[in-house]
Amino acid sequence: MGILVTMGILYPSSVCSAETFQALENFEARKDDVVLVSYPKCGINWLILIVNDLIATTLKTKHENTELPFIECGDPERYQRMKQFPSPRIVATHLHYDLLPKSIFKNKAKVLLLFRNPKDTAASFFHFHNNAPSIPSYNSWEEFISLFMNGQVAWGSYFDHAVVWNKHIDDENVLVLTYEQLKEDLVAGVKQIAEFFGFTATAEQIQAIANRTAFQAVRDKSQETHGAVGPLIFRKGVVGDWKNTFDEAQSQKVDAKFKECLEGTKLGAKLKYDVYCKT
Ligand SMILES: Nc1ncnc2c1ncn2[C@@H]1O[C@H](COP(=O)(O)OS(=O)(=O)O)[C@@H](OP(=O)(O)O)[C@H]1O
Repeated sequence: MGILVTMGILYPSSVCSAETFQALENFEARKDDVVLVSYPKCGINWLILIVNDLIATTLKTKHENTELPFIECGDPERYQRMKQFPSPRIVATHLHYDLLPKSIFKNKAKVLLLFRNPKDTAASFFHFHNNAPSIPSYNSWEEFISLFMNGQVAWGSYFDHAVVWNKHIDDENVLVLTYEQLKEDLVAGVKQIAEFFGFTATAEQIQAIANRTAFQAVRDKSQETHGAVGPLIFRKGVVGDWKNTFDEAQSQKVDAKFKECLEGTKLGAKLKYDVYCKT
C-alpha cells in the first residue's frame, strides 16, 4: 500500500503503476467508446451503472468483464485485452484532461464529464480514504483538507481538473453533467445521457433505469456489483454532507479558492456553488 508519483501527481500504487501509465500511451480509443471522466468521488461509479444499464436495456447485450473500469488502473496488458471487447466499450477515468489518451480526441469518441461540488467531493474522498483498507488513511480531516486544497491527493487537484475542463466545456463530443443535477432529476439525467451517446430508450425504460440506479437501489446491490469495497464507494449519496465535516475556516478557504478558479465561468455556473456550498 503506497503512493505512486507521476508527473507531479499522486496515485494509489495499489491500483496504478508506472508500467500501466506507459502502456496507456498506446491505448487506441474507438469512435463508439463511451468515455466517462470525473475527478475522484464525483460519482463516476453511478454513471458507469447508468451506462451499463442503458447498454443492457437498449442493445440487449451484457458485457461480462472483470477489468477495473478505470483505464489508468490495472496491469499493462489490459489494453491488449480491451482490443477484444465488443463495442460500445465503457472507458472510465479519473485522469486530468491533459493526461487523457490522445486517441479519444483523434478518434472523436464522445466524452461525458461528471463534476460535483468541491466540498462534498472532498468529504467523500476523505471518508473513502479512511474507510477503504487498500488505500492510505489520513491522520485527520484537518490533514486531508489541507492536502486536498494543495492538490496533494490522489489524481491531483480538484481545482486544476475543473479549470482545464472549463476551457473544453463547449467542445464537440463533450457533455458536462453534475452530480447535483442527477440528484435533482435522475430521470432527466438518464435521458440526457442516453441521447448524448445515441442509445434509443423509451420513456418507460428511462424511468426503470432511474429507479434501478437511485442511491438506495445501488447501495443495496453494491456488494454484488463491487465486492467488499461496494458499500464504501456507495457510502451516503447525498448533497450537503460536507456540513458534517467542514469547520467555518475550512469552508471559507474553499469559497475563496472557488472564487479564484471558477467564479464567472461556465463550469462554475453549472456547479451552482451558492446553492450547494454555502450555509
Ligand atoms: N446512485 C447514487 N446516488 C447518489 N450518489 C451516488 C450514487 N452512486 C454513487 N454515489 C456517490 O458517489 C460517490 C462516489 O463517487 P465515485 O464513484 O466517483 O468514487 S470513486 O472516486 O470512483 O471511488 C459517493 O459519495 P458519498 O456517499 O458522498 O461518499 C457515492 O455514495
